[in-house]
Amino acid sequence: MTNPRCPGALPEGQNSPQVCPYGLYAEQLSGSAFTCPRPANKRSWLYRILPSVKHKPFIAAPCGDLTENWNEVEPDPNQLRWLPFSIPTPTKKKVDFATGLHTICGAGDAKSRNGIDFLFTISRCVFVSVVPQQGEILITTEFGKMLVEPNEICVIQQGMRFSVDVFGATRGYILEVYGAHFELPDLGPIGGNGLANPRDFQCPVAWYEDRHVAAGYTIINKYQGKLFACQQDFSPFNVVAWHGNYTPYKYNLTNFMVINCVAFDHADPSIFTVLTAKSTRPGVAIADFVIFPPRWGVADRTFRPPYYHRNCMSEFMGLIKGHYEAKEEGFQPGGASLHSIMTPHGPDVDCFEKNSRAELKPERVAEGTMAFMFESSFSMAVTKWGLQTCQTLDKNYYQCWEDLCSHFDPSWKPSKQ
Ligand SMILES: O=C(O)Cc1cc(O)ccc1O
Ligand SMILES: [Fe+2]
Repeated sequence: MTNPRCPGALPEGQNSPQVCPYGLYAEQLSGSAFTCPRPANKRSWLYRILPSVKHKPFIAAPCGDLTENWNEVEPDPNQLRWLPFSIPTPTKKKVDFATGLHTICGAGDAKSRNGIDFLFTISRCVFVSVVPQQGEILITTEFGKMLVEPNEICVIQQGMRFSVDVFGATRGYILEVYGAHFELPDLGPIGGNGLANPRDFQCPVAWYEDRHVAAGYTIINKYQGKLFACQQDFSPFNVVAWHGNYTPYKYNLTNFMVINCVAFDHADPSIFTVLTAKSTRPGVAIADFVIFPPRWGVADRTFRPPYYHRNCMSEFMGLIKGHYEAKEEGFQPGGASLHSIMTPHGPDVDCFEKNSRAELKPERVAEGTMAFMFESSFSMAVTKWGLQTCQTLDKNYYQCWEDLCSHFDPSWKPSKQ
């Protein structure tokens, strides 16, 4: 990708010419070990006005509500639900992207590069998958710019420098994975097409600014779970051309080709996987990003909403817009829920009663809505911010199942049909 203002900026036929076109510096960004097998090998070459090595030393920066301390509070195996996380009022305080980050839960260890965390960001004015819920965000990266609107997602990979502009009250969810990259799930018998198709992923075109400011630019780096800041006197967005397969990207969730049951029974939600970050255990994800898009519900003689279950994976859910079919009330856009490993969960009492009796015609499901799930094989620790400080934990969540009553009838006989 070359910025159109500098034709020929990308060296032809080699990566490291003795002198690069336009007097640029060549810098490689490696997203995988040099020796990774070819399909997993990720790297890009950036041709920039000054290399990123030119900076003043990093010093520790305040982490705010960002943490990788998973022992702040005692474990809590209950079903957890959060009402929408509040956005600060403009008169009170303006919060930028970095200070608006709040860790809700996570597990693992940044040093051994095996772990995960779920963040919530709230703004006015990091190896992450960003799901904006309210307000579009303009992400400037070393690779170029991406405007990401609610119902779109973007992935910014390890080490990529970026800044975020917001245009008013803005809120969204972030999933950070240490030590693995998101990829499209294998399709197995589905074949060559379906779910999220590669052609719908978009990456930026090179964009640069040749700006020098004595007062300096601050680069914030998340390193071993803590924030560090350094100063430099030139814009980090100074890449005139780049090439490679290690890039940020975005995806519009409306492009997801939904596959579902057309006969009977409820398919597992893995059919709705947009992206997966695989662990080394076959078929087991560090994290899957799963959506519940608008679709047709046609299954015969079936309880159509999600089933009651207990799972060996953790399920963190968020809502971008509308409502979620298993809980028409209580689970609101900008809120969240966490059903931890083996924590029982499922439809609330209204959903169960209504759908046990409903006439099963073909009908649109989840029209105008978009719920999603971060599903992980890690057992999640909830932070102090998530359990206490945020003040939106819904203490009454368990009550949505309280009125489930027994329908057991020992004299029941199969109906003759
Ligand atoms: O718990 C949830 O609401 C998510 C979910 C949805 C579904 O359709 C089947 C299983 C499942 O965990
Ligand atoms: Fe579930």
